[in-house]
Amino acid sequence: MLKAREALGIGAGASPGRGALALVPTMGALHEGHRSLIRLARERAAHVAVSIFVNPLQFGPTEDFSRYPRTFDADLEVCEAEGVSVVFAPSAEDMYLPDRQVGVSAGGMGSVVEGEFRPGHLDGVLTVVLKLFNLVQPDVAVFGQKDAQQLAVIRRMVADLNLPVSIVGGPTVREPDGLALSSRNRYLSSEDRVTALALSRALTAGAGRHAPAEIRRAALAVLEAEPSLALDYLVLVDPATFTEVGDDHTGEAILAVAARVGSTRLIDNVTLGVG
Ligand SMILES: Nc1ncnc2c1ncn2[C@@H]1O[C@H](COP(=O)(O)OP(=O)(O)OP(=O)(O)O)[C@@H](O)[C@H]1O
Ligand SMILES: CC(C)(CO)[C@@H](O)C(=O)[O-]
Ligand code: BAL
Repeated sequence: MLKAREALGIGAGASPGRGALALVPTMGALHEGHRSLIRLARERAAHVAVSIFVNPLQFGPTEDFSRYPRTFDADLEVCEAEGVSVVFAPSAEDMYLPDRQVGVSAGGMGSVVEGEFRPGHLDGVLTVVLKLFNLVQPDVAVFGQKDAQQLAVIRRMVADLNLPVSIVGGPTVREPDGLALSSRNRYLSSEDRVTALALSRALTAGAGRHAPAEIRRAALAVLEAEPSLALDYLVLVDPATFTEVGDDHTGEAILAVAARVGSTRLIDNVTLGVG
């Protein structure tokens, strides 16, 4: 990867305001959401690198690592069409030593909300993201707001560990009917897909209210009206720490939801002005 930097003529250090190299980390199965991040990256840097790596470390033992969609050839076409300079697609053996010992901890932020339902997931994300930063050495890295807690812990890692990279968050791209694009949407049957629409509908219902209790109530009513949906959580949290906000909270908050539709687990969120 460092050789690729040399081949592109990318020296050390970015020009002010615009990086030399932006990285968009992904797990592949690229869709319009990823494309929007690549375009954002191109606005921020002269060259864009996309990494494609389904990271075993962030999947729990009963999760979908083995069936996660892998569409490498189509992903390369997307990258080419979007003017990506480098695709970095390591194997698990390239990334992890068999006797790996050391990883990154997301601290308290790794055990709340998403971390409560996916123990160790955010530690696995931070470990691979730090490794990708070290391997690619980007000036800028772009992540989607759809994985809001992931974005928050990555920002926190960059601050806590003084990493020399600017983090940019990209807005969630949705289908016209509101469903947030996700690689996992391809697991959904047409019936499941209708059920899944309750997630974005619940967030929209919550976003129409002002007080925290009303926001939670309005969103929960939509989710409870959908019996085929198994709710993991619906929370209203501080965007930086992912701790639940109190009833007297004013200012920004994130309304986040995770639910299972059949065997597919989906997440979504919206940022709200509260109070
Ligand atoms: N709808 C979307 N809009 C904008 N960014 C997105 C969207 N979906 C995913 N991303 C972002 O793309 C990056 C790569 O995510 P990933 O490859 O896991 O895709 P995904 O669609 O989120 O897949 P998954 O099914 O695992 O949720 C992450 O930063 C993620 O937040
Ligand atoms: C950031 C990431 C590429 C790390 O594996 C992954 O969690 C994802 O695709 O959101
Ligand atoms: N987009 C987040 C990656 C995961 O669910 O593992």
